[in-house]
Amino acid sequence: MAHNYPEAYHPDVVLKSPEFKVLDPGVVPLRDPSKNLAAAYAPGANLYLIEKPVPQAREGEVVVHVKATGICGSDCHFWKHGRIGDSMVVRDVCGAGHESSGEIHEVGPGVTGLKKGDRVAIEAGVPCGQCEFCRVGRYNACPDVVFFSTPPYHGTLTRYHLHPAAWVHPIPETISFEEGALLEPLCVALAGIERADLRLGDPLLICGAGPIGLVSLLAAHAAGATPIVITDIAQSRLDFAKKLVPGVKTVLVERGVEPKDVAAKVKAAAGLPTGLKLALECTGVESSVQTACYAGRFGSTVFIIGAGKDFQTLPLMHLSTNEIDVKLQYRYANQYPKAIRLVEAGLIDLKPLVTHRFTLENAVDAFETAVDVTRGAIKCQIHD
Ligand SMILES: NC(=O)c1ccc[n+]([C@@H]2O[C@H](COP(=O)([O-])OP(=O)(O)OC[C@H]3O[C@@H](n4cnc5c(N)ncnc54)[C@H](O)[C@@H]3O)[C@@H](O)[C@H]2O)c1
Ligand SMILES: OC[C@H](O)C(O)[C@@H](O)CO
Ligand SMILES: [Zn+2]
Ligand SMILES: [Zn+2]
Repeated sequence: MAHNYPEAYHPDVVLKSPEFKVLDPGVVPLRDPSKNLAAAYAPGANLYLIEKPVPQAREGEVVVHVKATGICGSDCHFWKHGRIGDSMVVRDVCGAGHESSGEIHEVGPGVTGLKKGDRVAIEAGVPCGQCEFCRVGRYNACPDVVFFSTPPYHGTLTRYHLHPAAWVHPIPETISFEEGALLEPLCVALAGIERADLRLGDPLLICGAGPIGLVSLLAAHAAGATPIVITDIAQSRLDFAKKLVPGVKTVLVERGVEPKDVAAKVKAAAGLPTGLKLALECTGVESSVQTACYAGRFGSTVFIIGAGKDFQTLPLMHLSTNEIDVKLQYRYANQYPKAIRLVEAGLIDLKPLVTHRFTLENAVDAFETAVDVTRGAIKCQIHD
């Protein structure tokens, strides 16, 4: 591995075997809330909260006192199922969190441009910087990336987090720690909009009004997409989308309605019988991906951000006879500076997305809330 993280940050390589040791499903009781706490978890088990010593900043590193961490659907997925693709939870790991911001607690030797007390957003994916992908700037493809919270790497849901100084981004006083943590999902959306080549005035469909769909809505609205249609299976989420961007058109996806018929509703809502220019698919659900395929006009693009089943069925001949391009995304690269500029300029207001707030000491409740749709959370954040 190209990184020399101390053992506490760089545990054993994840075993690739399909079996993984089911760890003791007990919850390690909190011992000393004043110490550096980290949330660890295991497949299908409860959240573990264990103490970690406050790390020391080494050459080129900073220690961040983490002030806000958002819970992502992927964190919940690792917590409940213990794996995403080949990444598996095989041992106690302080695993959650990759949406974090905080304050510089300590600056290591050789670090310039940062000092104790500076406010920063943490870019959770730390690439090697040497491989062919890093050299061309497409570092989200780095095979050696340390993406904090993707096993085997600990997450940023902790009180003090050790990070390379090159991968924290200063945020101004005008950007709160809550917004700083939300920059991460915004980077996902910005990377999608950039690679999907969204243009001013493009008619756009967004599938799914979860946090990713909603930041995509905010970003696409700021980019001048119109009309925008957003779908979801939960009316409450569509109502939330309407509050964020009142002009958005919403389509409720009802059980048993065929993707083609949902697409017809999308086109009608947009007032565009021939279809829309772009779909940002933010659910990963097969039927929703199919809807995105049918909602586009000749020459449109389906851009899939959502993560779902490994194998899915798409209407290939429909795509073929309509020259519809399908593109997919894996994380992001080079998006944080742009995200900070957009939020600082007031072009994107992330604040309404945080609906539930917790402390590290009740991090378990945060996860329980994030996975329980009846509690109406959009983004749960854990603050310190
Ligand atoms: N590509 C990437 O790098 C990347 C990064 C972050 C998240 N993701 C993925 O993006 C997806 C969205 O993330 P999120 O945090 O918003 O998840 P989420 O689960 O909070 O939101 C998904 C939304 O889709 C809705 N939905 C479910 N089935 C639907 C259907 N058939 N039609 C319309 N809406 C439907 C749900 O009600 C929910 O509101 C997830 O799959 C996540 O893993 C991908
Ligand atoms: O926001 C980043 C995504 O949630 C992660 O890449 C996840 O999908 C795997 O760790
Ligand atoms: Zn995420
Ligand atoms: Zn690399």
